[in-house]
Amino acid sequence: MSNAIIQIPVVVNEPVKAYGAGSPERIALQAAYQEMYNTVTEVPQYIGSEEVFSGNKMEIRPPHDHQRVVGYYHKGTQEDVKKAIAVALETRKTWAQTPWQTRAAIFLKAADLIAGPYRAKINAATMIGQSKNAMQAEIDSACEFIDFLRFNVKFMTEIYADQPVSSPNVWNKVEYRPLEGFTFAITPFNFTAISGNLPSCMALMGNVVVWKPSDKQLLSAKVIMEVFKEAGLPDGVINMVLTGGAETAETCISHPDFSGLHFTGSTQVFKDLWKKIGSNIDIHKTYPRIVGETGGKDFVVAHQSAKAKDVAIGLVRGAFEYQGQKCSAASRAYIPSSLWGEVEKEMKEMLASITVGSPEDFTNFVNAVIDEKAFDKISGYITRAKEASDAEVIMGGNFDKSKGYFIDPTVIKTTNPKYESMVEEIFGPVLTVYVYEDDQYEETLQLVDQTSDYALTGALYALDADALALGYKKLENAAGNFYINDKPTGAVVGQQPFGGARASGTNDKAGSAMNLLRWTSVRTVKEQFVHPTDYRYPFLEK
Ligand SMILES: NC(=O)C1=CN([C@@H]2O[C@H](COP(=O)(O)OP(=O)(O)OC[C@H]3O[C@@H](n4cnc5c(N)ncnc54)[C@H](O)[C@@H]3O)[C@@H](O)[C@H]2O)C=CC1
Ligand SMILES: N[C@@H](CCC(=O)O)C(=O)O
Repeated sequence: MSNAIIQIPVVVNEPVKAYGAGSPERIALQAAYQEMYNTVTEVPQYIGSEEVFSGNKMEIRPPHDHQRVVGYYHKGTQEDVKKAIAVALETRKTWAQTPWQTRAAIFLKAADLIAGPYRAKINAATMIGQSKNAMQAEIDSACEFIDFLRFNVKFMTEIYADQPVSSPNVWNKVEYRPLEGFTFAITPFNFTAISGNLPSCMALMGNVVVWKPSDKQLLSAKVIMEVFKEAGLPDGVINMVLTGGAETAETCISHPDFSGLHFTGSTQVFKDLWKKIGSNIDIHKTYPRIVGETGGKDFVVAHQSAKAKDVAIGLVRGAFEYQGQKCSAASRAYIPSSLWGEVEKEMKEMLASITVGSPEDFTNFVNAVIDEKAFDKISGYITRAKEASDAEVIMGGNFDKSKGYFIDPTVIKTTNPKYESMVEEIFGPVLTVYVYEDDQYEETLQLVDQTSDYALTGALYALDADALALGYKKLENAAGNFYINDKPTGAVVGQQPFGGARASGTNDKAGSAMNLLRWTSVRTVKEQFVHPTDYRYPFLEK
């Protein structure tokens, strides 16, 4: 490399495009949508330099139009996973030695490709494959993904710049080596940005990766691999396998060179993976790093001093954007009785204006949930609430899977603060409200803290400073991302590092240096310049 202490370009958050009627971005996105919707996309595995079309073809259908086949993915086998591990380990010999500037340039270029020529394509893939409207696709597969790629480069250089002091005659250094062996990324369906970030941030730090995406996200996963290839990522650094989760985990985790798991998905799957890693610990050459961001049961608490309209907007956007399929989605609300009448009225008015349908129609705020299994699970909560003695469905409540997996934004009101939909993650457009007496604010904060096993996001609405201070303190451990007078969703890379504790994950904060540090193994080097001339301490001299 050149003789220079290279500075990276200044990094800022990618501006969100508006997609207003007639705007160039809307025209480009509609064209990309139509092209992808009317083409049959084939998604191969990417193993080393090979695009593996196994011939074992599995259908890809849009959640909002499940009778239409828009593509196939080529399912792989455990032999493919073993091959991916072998290729990754071979590639490590060169990639781990690749200068950081070269690695940075690849991922900065990937960010610029998504911001420019691939923006419409990756957003269209996310809209079709994951049923997101244009705005939800834009903030995810374009902006958040671009931000991850660019900010990770900044965080990497900040980590590398962190060096120890040196006393006279000595030069101390630390170097941030990639982990020895290969790393393993398992990603969820709901965010294209997360599925791109998990493998790429490990690769940026010099690691080689086996990546298993969700089979519900493969249209956009293919675009991610196309972008990485065009950006110059060497073959074999990130190997995408299209195989079953449990078997792939078994193959990777039971390999002696397995060095780290980067997981985002549901809590039970993560707990099972952790156990699997523990039971293989005697064969691993190094203690594997384990990072997992998992489920949530995210709360909104309002104090009587809050503004009803602020709370209502926070609830509607927090609970129903992307059909509530965000780990951060508001799904339980605690509203004081004096405020509830107005909040309810405002919410009813807003929900009356929401339409549910295909993302192809830009006027639809709510689209389909991801698949039939999710549809049946979510609608089960609604059906049970309709029949419960301690809960009622007060808004929405309709669902229909004849064309797509559509569920109306639904609000359940309960008199039981431990009612099932106040406690369990539903991962759909269902919000449950518990109305408390105004003078029970402090007791309600206690309830919020103790109702669920999760601790991912939460929001507190209050204008009274003492009420805010009390909530701030009492809810200290109830959320890894805590919002004051704002909805609990929409964390921005570089601004609100994201993650939760308790059952919600290891809280290693995606979109921060804290996460990247986990993918390094530090070597400390001390170099002595002037050597001692005698082994004896001065005081031993006669
Ligand atoms: N805390 C966070 O930052 C985030 C958490 N999530 C959580 O993810 C979940 C929704 O995503 P899904 O894709 O439905 O989650 P999921 O847990 O069903 O699947 C996630 C990934 O794990 C794989 N998988 C499934 N079973 C497996 C097994 N036995 N062994 C190994 N891998 C397996 C899947 O194929 C997929 O690639 C929700 O619980 C949500 O809260 C989602 C995004 C962000
Ligand atoms: N980071 C996202 C949530 C990620 C997810 O739901 O998967 C947010 O703050 O809303």
